[in-house]
Amino acid sequence: MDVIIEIHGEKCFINCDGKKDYFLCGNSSGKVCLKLSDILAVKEGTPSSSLVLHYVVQGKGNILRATSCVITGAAEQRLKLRDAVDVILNSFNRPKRLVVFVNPNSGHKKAVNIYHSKVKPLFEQCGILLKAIETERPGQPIELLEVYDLKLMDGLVAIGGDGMFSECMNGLLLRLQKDAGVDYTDPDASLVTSTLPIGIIPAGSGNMLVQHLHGTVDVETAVIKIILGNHLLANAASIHQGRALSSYAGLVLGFGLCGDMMKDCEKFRWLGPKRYEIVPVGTILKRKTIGVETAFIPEESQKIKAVHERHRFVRQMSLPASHGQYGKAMQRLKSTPKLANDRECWLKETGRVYGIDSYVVTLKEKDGILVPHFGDSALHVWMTDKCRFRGHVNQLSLLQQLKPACWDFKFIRQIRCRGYRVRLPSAAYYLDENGEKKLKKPMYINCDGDALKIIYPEFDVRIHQNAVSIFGRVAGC
Ligand SMILES: Nc1ncnc2c1ncn2[C@@H]1O[C@H](COP(=O)(O)OP(=O)(O)OP(=O)(O)O)[C@@H](O)[C@H]1O
Repeated sequence: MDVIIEIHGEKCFINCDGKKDYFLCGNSSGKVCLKLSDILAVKEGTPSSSLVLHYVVQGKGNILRATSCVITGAAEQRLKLRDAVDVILNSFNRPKRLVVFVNPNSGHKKAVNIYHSKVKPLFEQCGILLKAIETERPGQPIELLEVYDLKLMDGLVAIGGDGMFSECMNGLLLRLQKDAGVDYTDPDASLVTSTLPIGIIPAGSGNMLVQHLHGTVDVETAVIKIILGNHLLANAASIHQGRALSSYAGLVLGFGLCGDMMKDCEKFRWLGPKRYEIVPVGTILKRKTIGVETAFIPEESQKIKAVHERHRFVRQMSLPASHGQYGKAMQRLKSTPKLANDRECWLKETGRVYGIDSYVVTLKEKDGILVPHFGDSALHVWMTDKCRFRGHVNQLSLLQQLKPACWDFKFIRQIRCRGYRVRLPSAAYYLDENGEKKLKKPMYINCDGDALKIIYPEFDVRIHQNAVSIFGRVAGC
């Protein structure tokens, strides 16, 4: 079916029979292809004898831009085109209703302004209904999601930083576990996982997750990715202490030095994003080792290698995913590793370390640089042993620059695992009124950019593969 219309005054034939995945527009200066999947919306123009076609164009690098063209022509032709576009857009699985959590305190405190100036207009142009909630305090998304009617929603959006995404993810995962009666206080429980996607629009200080997802922290690109509706499955890691769940992390868990850095950065929040450049220098200057006993759940039970050299990489067993239904928002994932109970298989390591860091979104080498890998079958964990100050700074700066050589140091021990337990045998503790051991001085974990308190002398981390769905696609995919 060809529709004859005019685009910016030039006569065009638009092929829009929906059988191809593009619009072929022909005019006197040649043919133009517009991918159907790049169309955002078609609207009545002003005057009403025209239509406006909104679509996505690729900018420099990984940036996307929304642009439009005015279409004129006979009313009958315009109607045909509009109907064709509507049919095409309805055939895509794009979100129509979103809950948006806006953190006014993120980064440069511009999230509310970003919402009104860039996010809302673009979503509304594409006919997406929004329920916007400006948060008033930490933890509010978790409280609200506990009771929110999720059946009416096609996704959640966090406007803020990594911490804000993490709160939405925690809220959603906790809600699903509570509704399904999962004992989420058990580190080895099978989690009900979410198919309700979460989007993130960068307004925070670090914005690492958005950078991983889109290869840019451009706001308009992040909004467009949500409108287009593609999503990927990503892992979550749980952290338990004192027989309770402390948090889920979607990005990173850094115990020891990284936790202290985050704790120190929190004290200087008034510095805004600059705090991440200045404060860690002070933290690393006062670095100290911690005595740990660790036990890692290997990636594959049968393939544990007794590798005794310091550079080791133990592989992980993949998690079988199965499907059940819980409303629209969830599927069942049998994430309980049988191995978790088979303590014989756990790989034990002891020593004094500056930190134990885990990447939930793992990094893999591609063309000389580390690139993010969502939904990996294992956690990538590394422990930093006692080392010279210079070497340590060198290693951390290579990591910051995403250089693959960042782990090639004698003082780094790497492990791929499904989870691990950390004991702090030399930390001073007291017995509380229930006879439980508690640390006299709390320690900290960098949990997705927030400082999470460790108050027990033992904690557990587990991976939950493909536990969450995130709007967007990794840059270049
Ligand atoms: N209204 C609020 N006032 C104070 N804190 C809030 C509010 N709403 C949310 N928070 C808390 O702020 C924390 C940090 O927010 P967020 O991650 O959005 O920004 P950021 O720390 O500047 O960025 P990044 O995490 O990327 O470094 C969240 O984990 C959340 O607990």
